[in-house]
Amino acid sequence: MTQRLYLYDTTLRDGQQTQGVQFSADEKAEIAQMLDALGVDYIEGGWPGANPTDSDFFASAPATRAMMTAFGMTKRAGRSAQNDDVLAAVLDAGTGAVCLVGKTHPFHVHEALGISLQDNLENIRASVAHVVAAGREAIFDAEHFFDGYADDADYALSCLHAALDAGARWVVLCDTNGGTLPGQVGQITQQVIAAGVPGDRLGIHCHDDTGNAVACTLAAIDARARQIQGTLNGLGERCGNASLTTLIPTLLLKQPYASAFTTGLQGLAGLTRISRRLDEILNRAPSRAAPYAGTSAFAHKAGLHASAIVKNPATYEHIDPSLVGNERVIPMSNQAGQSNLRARLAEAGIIVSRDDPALPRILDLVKTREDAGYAYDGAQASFELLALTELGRMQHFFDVERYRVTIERRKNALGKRISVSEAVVVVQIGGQRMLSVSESIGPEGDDLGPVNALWRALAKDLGPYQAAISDMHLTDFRVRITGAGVEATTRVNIESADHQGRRWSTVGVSPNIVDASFEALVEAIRWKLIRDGIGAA
Ligand SMILES: CC(=O)SCCNC(=O)CCNC(=O)[C@H](O)C(C)(C)COP(=O)(O)OP(=O)(O)OC[C@H]1O[C@@H](n2cnc3c(N)ncnc32)[C@H](O)[C@@H]1OP(=O)(O)O
Ligand SMILES: CC(=O)C(=O)O
Repeated sequence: MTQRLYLYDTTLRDGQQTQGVQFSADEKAEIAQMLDALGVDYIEGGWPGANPTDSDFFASAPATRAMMTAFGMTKRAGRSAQNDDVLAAVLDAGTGAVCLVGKTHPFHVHEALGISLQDNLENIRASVAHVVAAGREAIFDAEHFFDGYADDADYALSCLHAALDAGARWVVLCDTNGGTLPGQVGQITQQVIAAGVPGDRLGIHCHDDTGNAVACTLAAIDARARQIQGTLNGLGERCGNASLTTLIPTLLLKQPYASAFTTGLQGLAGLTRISRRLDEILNRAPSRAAPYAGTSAFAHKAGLHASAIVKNPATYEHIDPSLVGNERVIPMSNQAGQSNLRARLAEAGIIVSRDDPALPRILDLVKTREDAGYAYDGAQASFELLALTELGRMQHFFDVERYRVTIERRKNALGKRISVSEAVVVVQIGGQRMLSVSESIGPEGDDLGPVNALWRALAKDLGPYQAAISDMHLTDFRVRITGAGVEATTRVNIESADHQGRRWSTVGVSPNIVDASFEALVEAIRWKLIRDGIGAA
């Protein structure tokens, strides 16, 4: 018989405790809607009263099928639950569920709260009873539970019972410091159930400080915990929480979980999009190696892998990438063989017969250029240009006669120190010479740097090609120094996008960072002209 697992998302609360993460109320609302579409059961929206953003979010939280949950802490000692202002703000958010964190480890009761063990038990009991009396579903996050259990199992268990006896729907075992390993989590969860806490009222909340948060969560499920807490992309305090982006497909697609449990989850095929949208909101590059949703999760770089993949994808893929909305990538690199090459060319719509003599030349060229610092596995557009050139199919759009960039640091009229980058680019198009000059100044009057100035100068007047590149913009810029000492060189990757929703990556290499950037910029424009089917002037 299948059992119900409940998914509890804390991206908007613990996820917001990630260093460098600061959601706006509107962003929280968008993320809540994405989570709702995914079908989680609970959305922990934040801590109302702790900061204006969280209060604003709850004041106009979107209507969700998932249970909207406000987070807070148990009341402080020396006052009643009714008179605790922090608890009052949490209840005032009016959510259907309230999750309160409380201490369960004597060390923390003494050190952090400075109260007696008995007073802490009473704080848990009274706070949960207050939530229940207000007609809300009460959830108790048992902070430091695993460390507390190791230190004083009876006391840690008495905290859980205090919450359950006061009417908590769930008690959640938290590995707050993230140091517990999966075997211990499984064992302790079993012991908690044997001590009379029903598995269907037991949740798990793991942190990733040993890289085991997902494994610990699965161990708790194996031991019969039924509420799973985690965050999208594993956001969270310090090293993060158990990643729901990993757990959700594991629970839905892998055995024994897929057969043993039902969940409210739906829309698994939207998982990769949701994961990447979250990164976009956070202005972070998506983690390439993230399980299921990472850009490399189904990338087959090695020649042997690619050769088998084109025969049957199951040879090197644990699931079909489309199940999670991801896609297979067969990149070109110095690890590639003919199979990678043919697959990449076919994907780019470049039809080449198997015995075309250009194929080994392209492969050699990729390997030689990678030895010189290029990297084509993250720069598919540059790879396509290289292949078209070797195949004799590259169009000649324009020549860059010269360019110049200057950076001036000066004081403005108000005496404020500013820098201004200026670029001059001279190109030859169909026998015509065109000169463009551009400064790089952002909306606030700030300098956007020499590469931006170069891009603006290039994109300012490309004559017959101007219309084709007008919807193009740069979305990412990454610099790596490869080699060391006198051998050091700079690799620049540029990601571009257009209004047709296309994104493409190009690479440039030079000992000079501006030169490397310029090469990647020019390649980005050439790829766009080819993809738009623009003929050479
Ligand atoms: C394990 C977790 O991740 S739990 C989530 C933690 N999240 C956050 O802390 C983010 C939001 N927090 C905040 O904005 C603030 O800490 C607030 C508004 C909640 C409290 O702010 P302040 O009143 O200034 O207190 P401050 O943050 O300095 O200290 C926390 C206080 O809560 C007490 N406290 C901590 N946990 C609990 C608890 N479970 N029950 C009762 N009191 C608690 C501490 O002992 C401390 O009390 P003290 O001021 O008497 O020493
Ligand atoms: C509640 C929580 O976030 C923790 O104990 O880690």
